Amino acid sequence: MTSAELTATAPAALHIPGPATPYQGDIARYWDGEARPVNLRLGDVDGLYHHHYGVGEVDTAALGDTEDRGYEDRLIAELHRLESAQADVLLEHLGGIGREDSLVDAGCGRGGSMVMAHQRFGCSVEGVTLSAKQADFANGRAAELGIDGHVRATVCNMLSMPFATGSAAASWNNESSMYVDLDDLFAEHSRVLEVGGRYVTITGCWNPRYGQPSKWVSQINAHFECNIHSRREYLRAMADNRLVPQAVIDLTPDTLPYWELRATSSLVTGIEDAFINSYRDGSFQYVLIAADRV
Ligand SMILES: C[S@@+](CC[C@H](N)C(=O)[O-])C[C@H]1O[C@@H](n2cnc3c(N)ncnc32)[C@H](O)[C@@H]1O
Ligand SMILES: CC(C)=CCC/C(C)=C/COP(=O)(O)OP(=O)(O)O
Ligand SMILES: [Mg+2]
Repeated sequence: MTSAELTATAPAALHIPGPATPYQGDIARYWDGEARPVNLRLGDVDGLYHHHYGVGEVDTAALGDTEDRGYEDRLIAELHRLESAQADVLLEHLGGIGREDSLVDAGCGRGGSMVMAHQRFGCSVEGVTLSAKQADFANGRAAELGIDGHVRATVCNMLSMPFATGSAAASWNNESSMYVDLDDLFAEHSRVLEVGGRYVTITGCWNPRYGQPSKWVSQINAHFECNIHSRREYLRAMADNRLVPQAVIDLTPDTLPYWELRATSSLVTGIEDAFINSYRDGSFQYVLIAADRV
């Protein structure tokens, strides 16, 4: 189904209601007001603006010596390369997507992953975010790139998306599932996905083997006003909503180099130690889960 058809079958898209809950109002305000250099300066590298973290080994040769001229710019480019590599890992797990397919990015931020998905598959991508500023930004970038016929962000609650039942070949949450109840979220993905469609999430989750959320996990929750779920909650909520995991990948070792590098930069935000400590003590994990809608 094309993007135009999606909208045609979903007139609710034209009506944008206010936040469903006071909490969603808080989150909308949070992202409307967000302008951290660690996100904008990285996005400025090539025009892909992400609000997620990185994976992969640091390219020390490209980085060069800290004393060499231009080191800070190379550091920013390297952090950005690792963040785009993270989105590539997510997209790789969407499976075989065709040009005629429509995908859904739930919690799309400034739209970096949507642009990458369109560039990779030639497909249509519909994103939703609570933030009008983010949606405007994402739509502005799509227009600048001349792909606004294929990539579009809408201000909308991901728990009640304006897309027809069974209309999406694939959907995902890239670091956006810690803002919602997982049963409600997966019920909505399951509704929007066609049978046989693919769902992928990359997320941080607390590790049930640690016991309860550690102080570092609590610190991350407070920092972002979010509510990190446990790994067990993800798998249970998927099982309850016709989403059958095909891959569960622990990306924790792959994301640590990003954090260790970021902690040395001038763009630190103060949350770096919480991520590094919780990944190292095993209380927190960075995971990818890919599931089929059955
Ligand atoms: C950390 S950002 C991730 C953005 C994007 N996925 C990326 O990788 O760059 C979290 C996003 O989730 C969105 N979000 C949180 N709760 C939401 C909800 N209930 N409905 C829609 N979007 C939501 C926020 O507006 C924000 O865009
Ligand atoms: C893995 C977890 C728990 C993620 C929480 C969601 C979140 C805020 C992601 C990054 O956003 P960002 O790119 O705006 O954050 P920062 O400014 O720290 O780069
Ligand atoms: Mg960031």
